[in-house]
Amino acid sequence: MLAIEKLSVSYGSVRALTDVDLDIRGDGLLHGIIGPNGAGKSTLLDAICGRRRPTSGRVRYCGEDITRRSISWRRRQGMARSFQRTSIFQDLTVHEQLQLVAQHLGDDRVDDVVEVMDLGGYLDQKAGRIAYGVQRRVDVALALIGRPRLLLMDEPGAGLSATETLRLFEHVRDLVRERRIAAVVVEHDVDAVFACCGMVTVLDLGRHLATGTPEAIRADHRVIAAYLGTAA
Ligand SMILES: Nc1ncnc2c1ncn2[C@@H]1O[C@H](COP(=O)(O)OP(=O)(O)OP(=O)(O)O)[C@@H](O)[C@H]1O
Repeated sequence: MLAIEKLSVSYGSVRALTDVDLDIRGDGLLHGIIGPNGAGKSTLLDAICGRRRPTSGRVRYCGEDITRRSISWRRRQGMARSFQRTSIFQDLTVHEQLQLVAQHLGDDRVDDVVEVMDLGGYLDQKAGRIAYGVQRRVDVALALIGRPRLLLMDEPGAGLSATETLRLFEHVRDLVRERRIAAVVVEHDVDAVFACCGMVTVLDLGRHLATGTPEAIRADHRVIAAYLGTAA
């Protein structure tokens, strides 16, 4: 579904990613990206969704080289991204908010998203007044409208407790499995990643360190040394 080939990204003289190779399958498996601060995780999502042009290397999506394609082109081809900060409009109800995005994208199946993200009880509440954990679910729900084929999420658990993060990840894992889409999630909470992701990639200092099942990554000595420490 998605192939990253020898991808490098720089911000001026700062090298954020160097020669990263990565394959993401599109068959209902949640793919987690972890690594220390500054490892290049958000930059990788930016390069995939078109917010950041790579200095070299390629991004292939469904076999096509899309490295030079625009963000809106990628969105139309089924790529959606949610961000670290919540992007909801505080004064609209949850329903109004979902409806607004649905109209914009021409998707009339909002009920589906409401059900899978368990938002039925919040539809008439103003988005700014619901609990932060629910706001993050609304945020993921917004990215799901338009039925993306590839969902990119940047720290959906930011600001949530460990329990709330795990709950959110379980929702997303079920949805990704049910719809058999591809999904990449960047997250600092490694427990949620190991519990819910089928594959995990570790970045360190802008380089690809390892990709494998949660069990393999947990046992990988290079990952333990660079990131997980003895707590793994
Ligand atoms: N807009 C920018 N201008 C300059 N340098 C940047 C910019 N954005 C990121 N960087 C640098 O690029 C490197 C990778 O940053 P990135 O945000 O992708 O890492 P990250 O793994 O997502 O970090 P974190 O876990 O802290 O969010 C870091 O050294 C960072 O300081």
